Order: sequence, then structure tokens, then C-alpha cells
Amino acid sequence: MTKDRIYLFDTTLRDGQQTPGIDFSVEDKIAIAKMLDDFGIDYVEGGYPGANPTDTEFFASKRTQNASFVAFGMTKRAGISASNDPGLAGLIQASGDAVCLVAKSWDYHVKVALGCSNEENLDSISGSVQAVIEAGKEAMVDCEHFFDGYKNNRDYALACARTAYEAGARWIVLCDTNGGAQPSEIRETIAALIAEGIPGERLGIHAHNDTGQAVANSLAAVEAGVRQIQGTLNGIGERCGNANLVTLIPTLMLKPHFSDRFETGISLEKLAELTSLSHGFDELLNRSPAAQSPYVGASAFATKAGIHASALLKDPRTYEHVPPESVGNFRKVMVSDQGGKSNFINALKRRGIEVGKSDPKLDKLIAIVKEREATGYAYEGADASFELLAHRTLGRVPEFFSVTSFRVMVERRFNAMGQITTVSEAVVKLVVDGQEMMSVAEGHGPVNALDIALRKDLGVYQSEIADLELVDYKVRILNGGTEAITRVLIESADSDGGRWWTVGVSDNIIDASFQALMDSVVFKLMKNRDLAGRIAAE
Ligand SMILES: CC(=O)SCCNC(=O)CCNC(=O)[C@H](O)C(C)(C)COP(=O)(O)OP(=O)(O)OC[C@H]1O[C@@H](n2cnc3c(N)ncnc32)[C@H](O)[C@@H]1OP(=O)(O)O
Ligand SMILES: CC(=O)C(=O)O
Repeated sequence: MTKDRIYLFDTTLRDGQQTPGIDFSVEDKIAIAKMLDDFGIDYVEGGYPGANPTDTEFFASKRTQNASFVAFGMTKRAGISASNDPGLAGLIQASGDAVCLVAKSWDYHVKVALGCSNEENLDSISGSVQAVIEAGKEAMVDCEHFFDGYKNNRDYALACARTAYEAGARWIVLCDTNGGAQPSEIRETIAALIAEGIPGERLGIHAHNDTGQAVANSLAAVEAGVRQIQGTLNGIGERCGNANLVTLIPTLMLKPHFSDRFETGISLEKLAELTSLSHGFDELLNRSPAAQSPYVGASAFATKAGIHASALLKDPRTYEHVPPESVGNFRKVMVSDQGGKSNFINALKRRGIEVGKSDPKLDKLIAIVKEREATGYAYEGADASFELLAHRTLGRVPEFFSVTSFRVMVERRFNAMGQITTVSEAVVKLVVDGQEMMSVAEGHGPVNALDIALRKDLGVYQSEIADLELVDYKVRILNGGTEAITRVLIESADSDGGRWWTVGVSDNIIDASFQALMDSVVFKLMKNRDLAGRIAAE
């Protein structure tokens, strides 16, 4: 059976740019356009040339090799011809293969926002589309507020779509601009439009997520007959965002309900890069990927529940709707107080630690983890501390060094210039190879001072930890008040590209930090000896 082609249109660089808090530079835009182009997106909408210096510079040359490069802008103003409208001229002259024109399709907006007659708006649509086509470019029209317009004045909304179609627009894109439409309304409206003679292969959908249904509305539109979907990476966009292409693409490609009938321009090999595309984009935005994102989140294929882990290990299909590797993600069976033996055996096996299901040491490890989690530890986010605990319980951690005591002082005083200054100093006493040593250090804060002192002189091990770096430090107060229990999580990295998390818990923040720092250093020494850190994918 031949499949219908679904065209994917990305508006990350245009509607995504309208997200509060997001402001791309030209360099960002170049990098994102390349990511989208390499991935196999059909249309990359780059922005609004002429609206601001960034977009104008971005459109100085074509920024995609395979994807169609699209300039966005509004239809010509009423009362002037297309050739006399400087805004439209700027769009047409900008580098790019296509122009996407935003046009009013709700008569209320024509009256209130444009202040012209309904006929003048229709004339702006046809005149602008014709001007784009005459310039040798593909024209498409984003019918703004189409679904609201259809509810309020069906005939006028249809007239706008028909005018764009008859003027030769390749795509007439139906926009749920305010994001309030429901899937059933989308389906019914599109069916009516197709019944009026505008074919589905010329229709697109642009859905906003104000009721959390942008993806559902886009899929409903496809079921109703549209063949172009507009959306953004990770669902960014104005207000609550746009339809998330990172969710839509795997649904179209992996769910038989869609994949039996439709195909996209993306290969299955590229689909396996989806998680890296999504996370790479978050990296560029300087934000952490959302753990619960469908398909690509760190939790998308994770389980803490013992019953789930047990079944997953027998056959992953028991608790997975698609194979994680199909989207470049991976299965994660975590250890926590929600886990049973299967979680632990699997987590240990991944780290190269074999233990039998009936080994009493396994029961002991599970009991320790559950007991510690009850007091505030969280091993699911502290892989290295879990691994060390497992090695210790199974009796396999060398005694590299021991800390006999530490002391941390924080002093607030006036400096020589008479300004108030806060100084942190730490003293650590430890025994390495039978030799007692003492290190003193000052730091930006008490934890920093302690870290520097601990790692200042580790005797024979000093050169081994030279490339150890602390890259993140998180503190969580587990119950209120100044005598609260504190959980500290530390992320460490080394020059091999290794990254690991350690945890400490105490009613004293310095003590909690010390535990996490100690685990980090010991883990590094174990890792250097290939005794830890050999984590295999599940
Ligand atoms: C639903 C959407 O997401 S549509 C995209 C929205 N995105 C943006 O607006 C981002 C980029 N926009 C901009 O930088 C500016 O709006 C510009 C540069 C395009 C225009 O700036 P200005 O000329 O100062 O106009 P301003 O932004 O104040 O108002 C928009 C004008 O366009 C008119 N207009 C709006 N939509 C259309 C349309 N589809 N066709 C013709 N004219 C339109 C409005 O009536 C208004 O005209 P007025 O100034 O005579 O009242
Ligand atoms: C065009 C557009 O972004 C909208 O109508 O939402």
C-alpha cells in the first residue's frame, strides 16, 4: 500500500523565538537550522526577515542544504499593492525557498486588528501569494485563528482559505492561534473544509498548546486529512508552546495507526538520534532536558517499581510502548526503596557486579539501601555512591586513605580596607599509607574550602586525582527549619569524559557535603583501577 507523505515544518526559529525567555543569536539560529536540516525536517522557518537585525542577518543567505528555507511575514497591508509594500518586498527578497504569509481568517480580527474590510483582507491574501509565486518561491499561508474564525463566521474563514488556495498557495495552514481548540473540533472543521473542495494534500496544521493538546490536535488534523504539520523542537513557542515535533515525529513513525498509512522524510536511523537532537537543543538553550518528556526524557523508559523491573527483565515489551533505542533513549532500571531484587540485580550487572538472587549479601544491600533512603539518601540520582555502597557491602573496596578528622571555619570580619568579608577555611587530617597528613585550605565557601583541603595532598594518590573536577553541587532540604536534614548531591567529572554523582545526607550541610566529596574521590580511585564506573547500557 502506498503511504501518504506527511511534511514536517519546523518553526522553532520563528514561533519558538516568541517564547518568553528565549532569544536566539544569529549563531544559535545557524546551529539549530543545521540540526534540523541534518535530521531530515522538510521545512525550516528561520524567522521574520526585516522585523529585527538578527532575523535580517540570518536571512542574508540560505541556511539549509536539504530542507526548504522559509521566511515568515505578514500579508501586504490593505490599501497598497503588493509591489508597493516594503514589508512584503523584504520577505520576497530575503534568501529562502519559500515564504509563509500570516493572514487573518477571523473577521473579528480583520475588523479589530487590521481595521480594514473583509474584502480588502482577501485581496491582501491573494495579492501577497501571487507576488511570492511570481518571485519564483513557494507560497504558503498561515490562516491565523482559523478554528476560532470558523466557529464565528464559517463562510469568511472558508473564503480566506479558498482565496489562498486559488491564488496558488502550496500550503494553506490552519492555525489554532489561541490554542483553545479540541481534537474533535479540529477533526470536524478540517473535514468540512475538505468537503468544500480544498484538498488535504494542500492543508497544514499549526497548533498551540494552551490546553495541553497541541500534539493531539496535530494528529487529529492528520487523521482528518492535512499533510503538513508545523511544530517546534521540545514544544517551545508562544505562551504554552507549539506542537512538539519531538513527540509527534516518533508517534507518526512508530505507531502503526500512523506509520501504516503515512511516511515522513526522516529515516529510522535518524529517528534513533531524536534524544540527542532534543537534548542538544536544550543544551543550546542552557537548560536541563525535562526528565518526563515523552520518548526522549531520562524517565521515559525508567522504572523504580520492583514489579515493573522484574517483568521488564523478562521481556521489555511488558512495560515499554516502543523500544527505547528506536529514539536513541535507553532503559533505566533504578535502585530505590521501590525496588525489589530484580532492580538491584540488573543495576549491579550493568556495573559489572555479579550477584546471585539468593546471595544473602544481596538482601543485606537491599536492606541498607531501603534503610538509608528512609533517612534521606536518594541513590537513583547518585550512581557512584550506589556502586560504592554495593562494592562495600559485597566486600570489595580497597582502603585507599582514611580521614581522621576535619574542621571548617567561617569567619565574617573587616578586611584591611575596612570592608566586610567572609572567609572560609578548612583543615583535614588523614592517613595515607600509614602516614598521617594535614591539609589546610581557604575557599569561596565552607564546602569549597573542605573540597580543596581534602584533595590538596593525598600522598601517593595525589597525581591520580589531578583531573578530578566537581561540576555540579545540589542541596536539598528534606524537612523545614534550621535543624533540617540536608541531602547533598555532587557531580564529578574527569578527563576521560567520565561523569558521576555522589550523595551525602546529614543534619549538618558540611557533613553531608563531606560524605559526597569522599565518595567522589574514592570512586575516582576505583575508576582509575577499572574497579568501578564500567556502566553498560541496558
Ligand atoms: C500568530 C503569530 O504568531 S503571528 C507572528 C507574530 N510575530 C511577530 O509579530 C514577531 C515579529 N513582528 C515584529 O517585529 C513587528 O510586529 C513587525 C516588525 C513585523 C511590524 O512592526 P510595526 O510595523 O511596528 O507594527 P506593529 O507590530 O505595532 O503592529 C502590527 C501591524 O501589522 C498589521 N498586521 C498584523 N497582521 C497582519 C496581516 N496578517 N496582514 C497585514 N497586516 C497585518 C496590524 O494591523 C498592525 O498594523 P498597524 O500598525 O497599522 O496597527
Ligand atoms: C501563525 C501563528 O504562529 C499562529 O497563528 O499561531
